[in-house]
Parts: sequence; structure tokens; C-alpha cells
Amino acid sequence: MTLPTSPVATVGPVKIVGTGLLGTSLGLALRGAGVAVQLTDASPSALALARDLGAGTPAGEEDPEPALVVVATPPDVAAGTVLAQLAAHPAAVVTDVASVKLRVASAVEADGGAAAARYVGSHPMAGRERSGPAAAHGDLFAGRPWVIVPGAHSGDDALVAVRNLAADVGAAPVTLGAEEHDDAVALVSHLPQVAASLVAARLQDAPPDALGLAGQGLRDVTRIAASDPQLWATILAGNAAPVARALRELRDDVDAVLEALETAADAGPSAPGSTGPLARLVADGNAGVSRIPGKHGGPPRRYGAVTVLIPDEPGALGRLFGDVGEAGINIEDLQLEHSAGQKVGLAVVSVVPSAVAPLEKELQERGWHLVVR
Ligand SMILES: NC(=O)C1=CN([C@@H]2O[C@H](COP(=O)(O)OP(=O)(O)OC[C@H]3O[C@@H](n4cnc5c(N)ncnc54)[C@H](O)[C@@H]3O)[C@@H](O)[C@H]2O)C=CC1
Ligand SMILES: O=C(O)C(=O)Cc1ccc(O)cc1
Repeated sequence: MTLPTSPVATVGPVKIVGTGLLGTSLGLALRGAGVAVQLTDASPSALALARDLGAGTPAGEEDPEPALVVVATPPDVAAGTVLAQLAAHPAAVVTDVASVKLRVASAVEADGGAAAARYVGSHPMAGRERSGPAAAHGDLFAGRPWVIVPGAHSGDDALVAVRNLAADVGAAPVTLGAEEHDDAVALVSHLPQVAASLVAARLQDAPPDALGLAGQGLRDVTRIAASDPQLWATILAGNAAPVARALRELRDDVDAVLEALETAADAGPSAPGSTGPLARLVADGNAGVSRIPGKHGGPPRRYGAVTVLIPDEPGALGRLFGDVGEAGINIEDLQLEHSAGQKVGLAVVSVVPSAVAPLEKELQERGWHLVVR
């Protein structure tokens, strides 16, 4: 994969510990950029699949020492794995990609000693509802925020190495403290997972006729309910206090909605105290959803989407429009996803379904980098 960003700054070899969705995706992205990658995993089959997919070479005794180690194991073993890697590779920078940061940061602080200077936490805000190497993709990080979480003792060299890693795979580095990070993801990632799972769980006993009526709204709200239960149990338990705070606030809102509904059910839909809180619920939701940067509701269903990575430079969108026009294809809709400070954006070009394959071919031939989602 060649991204339209600056030349690769990451110094290899990079060792990836944990070749699941995240580790294999990272290996694919780094290999595509020409960086040497060593792979390890507790599961021989996950390791073999990552190797066969082209994410790197299984680590061996004769390997050169890695310059950078990326720990991509589940959150409950991330801290122990980071400490073990710091000890095993005394000259390497070590980072992890676990979804919860305070626990790993505290463990390195407490038990890492001088090696804490070589550790920087990180968290790519990129993933899928599927786990394992088979779900991996080298484009996973393209255009996504990648949170860098410096520890109290992280050295400058370590910080630079982890920022370079994020930028080299097309992500936008964002720096946050561990607690600030954990509070933020409780709200934007962990609470949505709980809400999606709660709504989807209500469907278990739904009559098939009711399910047959499901539209895009239900699919939008429940997409991430298909996530891996074991991974998410460790993520939620690992960030328990911030998630509990966010969930208690949600429960207060649910209670207000319930009260309005019970008033309407008992005293009629026009009774005082019934419609007001319900309208407020939806209006508050309108206000919240409008604040999501680069919100992508997905293209209208009658269209197909082609997602294109665009460099953040004058004229890039114009060139894209020109190339689509020269291909004789009409743009039906366009969405741009762009976060502050990132060097690339994503243009989601909606076209009639029959034009998707020809447009992909045409744009690839013209040198555009397409993102598979
Ligand atoms: N799934 C997602 O969308 C995202 C996950 N993350 C974080 O990335 C990390 C990895 O997640 P996924 O790749 O989704 O999980 P995964 O389940 O796809 O892969 C985890 C891999 O780690 C291996 N593993 C487990 N314990 C190990 C150990 N002690 N030593 C070596 N290998 C070990 C497993 O065999 C498995 O292959 C987690 O910490 C998760 O919180 C971060 C961003 C997004
Ligand atoms: O699928 C989505 O919308 C995600 O946000 C994926 C995701 C899952 C877990 C993370 O720690 C980070 C990102």
C-alpha cells in the first residue's frame, strides 16, 4: 500500500505481538510501506494466518533486534505483555494499542523502572466489529485518529517513534493523557457499544414478522452489537469507572423518557408532561449528533460508495471530481470525513451501483488510493 503522505519515517524492524485484527492490519500497512515486520502470537494459527496474509515474518531467534515493538494483545494482558517486551528488548521503543490506557500506563509506571522512558501508550481509533487476522486490512488506519498517550517518563525518541508509526500508516496522531483518553472513549466508543448491545439484545425474542420490518435505522444502531464478546468484556471491565459514569447519566435520561411515556400511557398522549420530554429527547439527540466531526451516516442505500483517500492539499478534491467526470460517471452524493490536524481525508463518493466497479478501476489507474470499508 502506498499512501499519499510523506516518506515512511518508521525505523524497523517492527515487532508485532498479537496478530489479530489490529496486529495483522498494522503488519499489512507497514509491509506495504516497506518496513520489516516480525510477528508473534500466543495462537499458532493466528500467527500462521497473519504470515500468509503478508503481514510479516514470524519472529525467530536469529532476527535482528526490533527498533519498535507494538503490543496488540487483548487489554487484560496488554500491561503484562508491554512489561515483558520492555525487558526482552532493552533498546526498543514499546507501545500498545489497547482500547483502555490508564491500566497499562500505571503498570509501566509502577513496575517498568528506567524502561518506562521507552514506553508510550497508543490507541488507533480504527477497528471493526470482527476480530482475528482474517478480518484485517492494511487500510484500517487510513484517515483515522490515533491517540498517543505519553507516560510521565516517556522519552522524546519514544514519542517520535510512535507518532511516526501512526502517521506512516495514514492515521492522524492526537495526544491525550491516559485518564483523559479513557474518559473520552467511554463516551464515544464504550457507551455506544453498550447501547448497541442493549438494543440488539431486545431483539432475541422478537417475532420473525417484526424483524422482517427492520429498516436501516435498526441496522445503523446495532452494527457494533456484532462485536466480539470476550474482547469487549475486557474493554468494558478495564474502563469500568468512566463507562459506569456515562451509563448512569444515560440511565437518568432513560428514566425521564420512561416517566413521559408512562404519563402518556396512563393519561393520554396530550396529557401535560407527556410530549415535552419526548420532543426534548429527540432534540437533544439532534444537538449531539450534529457535533460528531466527519459524521458519516453512510450513503443512501440506492447508491454504492467508493471511498477515496485524499491528501489535504489545495486542488485535491477538484482533481478527484475531474477524474470521476472524465470517467463519464455522475456523483450522486459526496461525504467528506476529516479530523482536525490530519494530513489526509476520506471522500465517500456515492454513485449508481453499476458504476462502482468501473469507477474503482478508473480511479486506481489514475493513481488514487481506495479504501475498503
Ligand atoms: N477490535 C477493535 O476494533 C480494536 C481493538 N483495539 C485493541 O487492540 C487490541 C487487539 O484487539 P484485536 O486485534 O481486535 O483482537 P483480536 O482478538 O483480533 O487479536 C488479539 C490477538 O492477541 C493474541 N494474544 C492473546 N493473548 C496473547 C499473549 N499473551 N501474547 C501474545 N498474543 C496474545 C490472540 O491470540 C489474538 O490473535 C486490544 O487491546 C483492543 O482493545 C484497538 C482499537 C480497535
Ligand atoms: O467500529 C467502530 O465504529 C469503532 O469505533 C471501532 C473501534 C473499536 C474499538 C476501539 O478501541 C476503537 C475503535
